[in-house]
Amino acid sequence: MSFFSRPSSSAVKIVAPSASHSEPSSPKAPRKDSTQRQCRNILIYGSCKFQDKGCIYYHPPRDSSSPVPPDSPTPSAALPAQAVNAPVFVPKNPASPVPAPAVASTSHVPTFTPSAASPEYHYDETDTYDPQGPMSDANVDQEALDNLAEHFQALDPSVNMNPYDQMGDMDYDAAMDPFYQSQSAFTRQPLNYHLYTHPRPEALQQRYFISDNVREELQRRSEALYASPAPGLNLPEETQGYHSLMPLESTAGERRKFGNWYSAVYKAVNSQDGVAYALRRIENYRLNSQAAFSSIESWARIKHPSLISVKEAFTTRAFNDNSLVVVYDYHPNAETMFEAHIKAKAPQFQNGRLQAQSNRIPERTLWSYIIQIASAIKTVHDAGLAVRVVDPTKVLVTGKNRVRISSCGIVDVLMYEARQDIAMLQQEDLVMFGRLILSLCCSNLGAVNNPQKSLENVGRNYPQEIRNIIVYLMQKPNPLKTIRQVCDMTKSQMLQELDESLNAADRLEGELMSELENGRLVRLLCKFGFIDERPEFARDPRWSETGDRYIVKLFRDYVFHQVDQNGQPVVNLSHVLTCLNKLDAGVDERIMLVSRDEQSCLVVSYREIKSCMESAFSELSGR
Ligand SMILES: Nc1ncnc2c1ncn2[C@@H]1O[C@H](COP(=O)(O)OP(=O)(O)OP(=O)(O)O)[C@@H](O)[C@H]1O
Repeated sequence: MSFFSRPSSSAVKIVAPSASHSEPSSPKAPRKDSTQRQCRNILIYGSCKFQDKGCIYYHPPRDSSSPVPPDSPTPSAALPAQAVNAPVFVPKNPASPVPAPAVASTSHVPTFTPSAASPEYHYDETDTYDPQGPMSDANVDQEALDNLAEHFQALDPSVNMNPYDQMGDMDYDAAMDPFYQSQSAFTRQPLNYHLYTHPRPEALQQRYFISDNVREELQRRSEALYASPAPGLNLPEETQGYHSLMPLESTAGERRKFGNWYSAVYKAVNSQDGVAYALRRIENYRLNSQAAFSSIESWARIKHPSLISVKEAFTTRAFNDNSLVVVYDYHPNAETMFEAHIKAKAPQFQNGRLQAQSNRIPERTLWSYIIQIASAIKTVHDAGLAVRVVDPTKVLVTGKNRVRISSCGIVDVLMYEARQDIAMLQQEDLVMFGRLILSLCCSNLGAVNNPQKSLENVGRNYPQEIRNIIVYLMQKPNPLKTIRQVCDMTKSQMLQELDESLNAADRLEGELMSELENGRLVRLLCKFGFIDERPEFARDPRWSETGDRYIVKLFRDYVFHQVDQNGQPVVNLSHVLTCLNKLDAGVDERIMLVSRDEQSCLVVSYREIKSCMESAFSELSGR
């Protein structure tokens, strides 16, 4: 049977789900008299608004303290699997106090009602599975079947055979039996926010996921984040609560000094918060005064998007020497500006020829770098500190056009005893900043050794404003030379920078939109995986082809294992996402689930399936 086609017969056989491992069928249980059964509206809401309008269930006297009739089983909020067969009383016409004849004569047949009725659709634990229950063949007379079949044909929202149906697009009133259209109480509900994804045409289905280049970039970062160190590095297992140390640079070969010291950078995981950090270690450093760490506290308070945040500093002997370690935020896959823009790149094949790679930075990128670094320096100077290292090897490129100054605070500790004037140090920052821009413009660290020639070079490739900024920054220190002035000199570019960063944020939001569904849908899929067809419970009649699990299994087939009219598998992601969204939202829309042997079918709402899934999952996790 194709799920996409309507039932070929107007009469749909409704039988209990076949249970491959079920026990031999028990003798027929006596039918329950619906008039003796407790009205669930009383149980849930304390009253039934249809009590005087023809509701056929038991209503205790209004002043009765106990709403449960003496012969009623104890009610409970739990939803048993067989509850999907439980009848609901909803008057077909509120104007008429007498139930419609079909309902009156077949009180055990559930009425297929629009979702407005479903808030009052409820179950109690006492609903035991009854093979002769209200949905069984024996209890369903022909009139009821005809009635049911009419509903299948008329109620598209209730029996959704079409995966392209969307909640937002459904015209309930038009699709429903005209009988319901007169019900003024039936109001259209706003779209449930859980259903925000509308199915897309198949050709655009990849838009459910972020674009490949963003994914690739994030994937590489994640890989770097979780990379583990090669064995035999002879690094400490742990130091001051940081473990899994992994060097971020090669320590073999010739090493440059950080001032007078050798340094090394490691990625390490903090055992308290499980987050990876970058540890910069200064080798063979002897701390003379604890007060040297005072500036680290000031640095830890400064937060700026273009500064790598400082977390803490400590000394350790874990590396078999006296080491100073300053801990920074870790930015996976970061490159130094030197590596990204100055270091000569290997030639690449282009148009069949090996060609040298240009390191020239586009003007727009350069402006972006200047604005970001100027803004970071301004924040530091405003806090009464100096950066002290504005160098192509200490400014990191952490993403597309994103730069951050690293190694903040470390020189303050190392040079604590020198106690230099902060205004002087800030002037030095500006000179270092000028040199950095000059090196970037010329793609050459040595450019600062011949500023005159290098500036001519800058004038040829970049606008006069950039040249002016470099000249201003590199001139002799004077009290009027401030980072604020530099910011003023960049203001013609600030608006464009702002626009571009807003565009970038919008683009990323757009990417996020396409991933929005995935987190919760993965959780749902995990639950399916946990529940369906557990081999260890295969012989447990409560955990096999019956009850809640059976419904979950049939739903899984409905979502994933549909076939078209020719028996070919239907692989339709839109259908899957729509169904899972509706399941997650627990909407009242009903669908027909058909057993694999096509001998049984159940009409259940997403709300009921959700409830079955929740109870099966909580039972499983509570075992
Ligand atoms: N906070 C950080 N997050 C991620 N990676 C970092 C961080 N700090 C430094 N790195 C990386 O560690 C590596 C080494 O950094 P370092 O500052 O020592 O650069 P370097 O070019 O080796 O400079 P030097 O020659 O002065 O040692 C660089 O590749 C850099 O990208």
